[in-house]
Amino acid sequence: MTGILLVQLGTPDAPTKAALKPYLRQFLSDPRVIEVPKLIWWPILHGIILRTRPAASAEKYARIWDAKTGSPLMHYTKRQTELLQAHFPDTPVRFGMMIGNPSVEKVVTEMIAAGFDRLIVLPMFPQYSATTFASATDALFKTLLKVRRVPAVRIVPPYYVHPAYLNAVAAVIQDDLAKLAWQPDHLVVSFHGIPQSYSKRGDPYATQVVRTTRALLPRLGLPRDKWTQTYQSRFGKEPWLKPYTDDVLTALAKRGVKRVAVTLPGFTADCLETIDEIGRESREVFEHAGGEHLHNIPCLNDHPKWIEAMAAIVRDEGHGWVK
Ligand SMILES: C=CC1=C(C)c2cc3[nH]c(cc4nc(cc5[nH]c(cc1n2)c(C)c5CCC(=O)O)C(CCC(=O)O)=C4C)c(C)c3C=C
Ligand SMILES: [Fe+2]
Ligand SMILES: [Fe+2]
Repeated sequence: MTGILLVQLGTPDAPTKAALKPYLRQFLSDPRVIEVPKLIWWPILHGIILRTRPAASAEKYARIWDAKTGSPLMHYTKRQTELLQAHFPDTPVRFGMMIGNPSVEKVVTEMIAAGFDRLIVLPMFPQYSATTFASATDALFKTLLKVRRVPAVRIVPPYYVHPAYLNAVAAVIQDDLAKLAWQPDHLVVSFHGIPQSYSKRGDPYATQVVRTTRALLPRLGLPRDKWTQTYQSRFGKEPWLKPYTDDVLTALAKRGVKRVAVTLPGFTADCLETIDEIGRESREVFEHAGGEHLHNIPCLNDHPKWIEAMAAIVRDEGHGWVK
């Protein structure tokens, strides 16, 4: 029996300091995410970061937490799973989280026990970075190391220039801007960053980000001086990929640009980094520098074009395994 498994990053169980501590501990103990040697990193993580960040991050999560549906990342991952299932009536679709619950380990172990002997694994990261994509496959392989009956596995390759993905991103942007009472003077295309040193050591993320942007922009028909591609969510002191989103927003506002829209094609679902970081923190940065309106375009979420795209991407890799 074939199964489809979506692998998403994961989110804390609750927007509280108590729930953030194990979430951040797991996230920031991953050597794919933090490449600092353990002997140096461990005292910093346990002595400083895990004493201060859980409370600060819990406050941010509390702002984006929905009373009914909880974490947006969890909500949209569930929706994507349900909606993708409708495209594959004969192939069960599940999701697992790299950090927190439901863990990849739990879901894959249950799938194997239920008799799945073929898995199509879709990492929910269009651009490959070792910090995300390889961390997702690590979670899978660590689980498979422990089981007796290892299924046949196909891992969907990065889909950063897959036409269905690009068309879905363009459709989300166009549908959303059509609802606005005003039109932006400038489009900021913002991606989560990684440290520059990771790129220098061979992580292909930045190249794939640029290729996504180059393939996306012709679909939107914007002239070259009306958009800028940026990187957000810097963590720690070392330089990350540039230009930083907040620096570009400041420069645009100082240049007299009053209205911007921000699109986030590297995130397949809205989350802390899109709703609170861009929608609140970066908006404040832009307004403080003299800008008037920052519009945060939603992520791919449960847009029908994205669900169709996920189905097309899975079908490409599932040849002979799915109908
Ligand atoms: C989409 C791609 C992502 C990359 C690349 C990425 C790299 C990366 N992230 C951190 C540190 C943190 N990220 C946090 C949240 C977070 N990151 C992504 C995606 C990517 N990260 C998402 C979707 C989310 C949101 C999850 C949610 O629940 O909404 C956090 C936790 C929140 C916080 O305390 O700020 C941290 C920490 C590093 C260090 C890194 C690459 C080295
Ligand atoms: Fe992150
Ligand atoms: Fe962040």
